[in-house]
Amino acid sequence: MLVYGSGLLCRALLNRHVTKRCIHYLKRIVIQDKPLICKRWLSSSYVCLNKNVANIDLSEFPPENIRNFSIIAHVDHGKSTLADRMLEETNVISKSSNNKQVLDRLQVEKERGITVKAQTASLCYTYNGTKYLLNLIDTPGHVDFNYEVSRSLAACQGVILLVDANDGVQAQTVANFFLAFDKDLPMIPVINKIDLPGAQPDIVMKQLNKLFDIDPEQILKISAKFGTGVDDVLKAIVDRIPPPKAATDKPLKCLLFDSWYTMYRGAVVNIAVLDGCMKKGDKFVTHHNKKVHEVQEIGVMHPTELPTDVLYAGQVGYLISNMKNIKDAMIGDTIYHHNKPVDPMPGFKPAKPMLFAGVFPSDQSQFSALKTAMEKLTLNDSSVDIHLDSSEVLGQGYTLGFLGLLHMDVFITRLDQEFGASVIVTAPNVPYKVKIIGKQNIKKYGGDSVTVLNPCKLPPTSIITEYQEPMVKGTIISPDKYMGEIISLILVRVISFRMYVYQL
Ligand SMILES: Nc1nc2c(ncn2[C@@H]2O[C@H](COP(=O)(O)OP(=O)(O)OP(=O)(O)O)[C@@H](O)[C@H]2O)c(=O)[nH]1
Repeated sequence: MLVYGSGLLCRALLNRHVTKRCIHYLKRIVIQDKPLICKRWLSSSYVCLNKNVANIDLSEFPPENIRNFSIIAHVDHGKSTLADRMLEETNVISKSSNNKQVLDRLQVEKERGITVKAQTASLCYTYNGTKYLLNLIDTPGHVDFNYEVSRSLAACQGVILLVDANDGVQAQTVANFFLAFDKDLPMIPVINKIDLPGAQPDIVMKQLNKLFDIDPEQILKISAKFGTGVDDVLKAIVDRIPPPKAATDKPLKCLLFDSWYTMYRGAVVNIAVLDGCMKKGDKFVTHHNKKVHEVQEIGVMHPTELPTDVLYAGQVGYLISNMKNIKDAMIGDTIYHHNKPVDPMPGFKPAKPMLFAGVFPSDQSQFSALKTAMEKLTLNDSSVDIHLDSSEVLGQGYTLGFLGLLHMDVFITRLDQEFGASVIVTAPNVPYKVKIIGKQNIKKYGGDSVTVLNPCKLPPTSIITEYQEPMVKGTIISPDKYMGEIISLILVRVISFRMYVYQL
């Protein structure tokens, strides 16, 4: 068991002094007995870190030498692979065939080969004799995890828009382009996988030009798999993405943009320092509940936690404090120094759940364990909407709102893999709205329109005058050869068809 003497090993692992022997030892411990350390960390440890990584002196990087950016793209267009090559090019990890999707740390990400959590990493890059600190955020591509992308963009001043040379522009390319466009973020368009035999970079360039008005001369062509053109991407980040507008001499103002729970150190939060500087030992306040905490550890992700004892204006990193209650780490919150309040950031728009399902412990005696697991996991996935629920058959549990079926599946898998919570999940359904009549009924249900998340909670049909189901306003972008079939599908499935635009 992870008891005798292994605390040291575990601390070493968490503090990033990872050696192969250490990982093997931990693997052995976990295989022989029940896994006592979070699997999240084990799966993140099979990375060939560069043995010669020196400590980073963050005072070398004033805001003008910092670039904060995200990689955004459709599913499988190569975001995590490009992140791997950037980590290699900047000597954060050694060049090794073992380094595949290094920033995909969760067990569920490794097993399914998809990114579900945005991850940050800080890289030092020297260009034209100047040292730059590049803070990269690798984002998920699947629509169900789009909330991760929108949150990540709040900590960036620019993005890399990656498109597969074979598949071309896809649905999430368009969605993510508009997310970045709405935030006015400069974009570096990059066509990836040019090594594939079916690659058609010229056609993809035309698509990018036609759909997004991107100048073909701005587009870079790379193979993230083989590293071709990756250095040009690093140079473009420095040249085309502006530095953060941050001032070290102003009072501290940080954006808390992500958080997760670790068994030994509690809540770990990702912060972007917008102004001022935050040091180990500083007392700070979380704006939403005005609680005071003390910084116990602070540093950058490199690609795991590397303590630096300080973060300066414009930098992005992590922070560990004495947050006892994990709800203290609210995503989108503003952090400032104790007794030096600043105007808070607007925060993040809450995610809109698309479907709901009941989640109950398989054994009712495990409800409080499920409650704790749920609190810890929702710290890392704030897009889940939680409502306490009870059922005559299944007992106490929750109705959870998810962004899609894959999101639901991944969340339930993570409950099991990361917290050992075994649950029964009811069939997912979409929320309905019903209009009801009768003064007393309206008083009882708190209004004449009731949102029904669970069919068992439907008011009596005798008082319902109208049922409303969710609808979306959608746009379909497609090559004209598919238009006939799309229109017949629309006529079968969709109520109203607004407009048809043909572009050359
Ligand atoms: N041939 C070729 N394959 C690539 C290249 N870049 C990525 N791939 C492959 O494409 C697949 C998807 O790559 P990922 O890096 O996981 O893609 P992603 O965009 O991060 O995926 P999600 O985060 O799940 O959306 C993997 O099998 C990669 O090996 C490339 O330049 N050439």
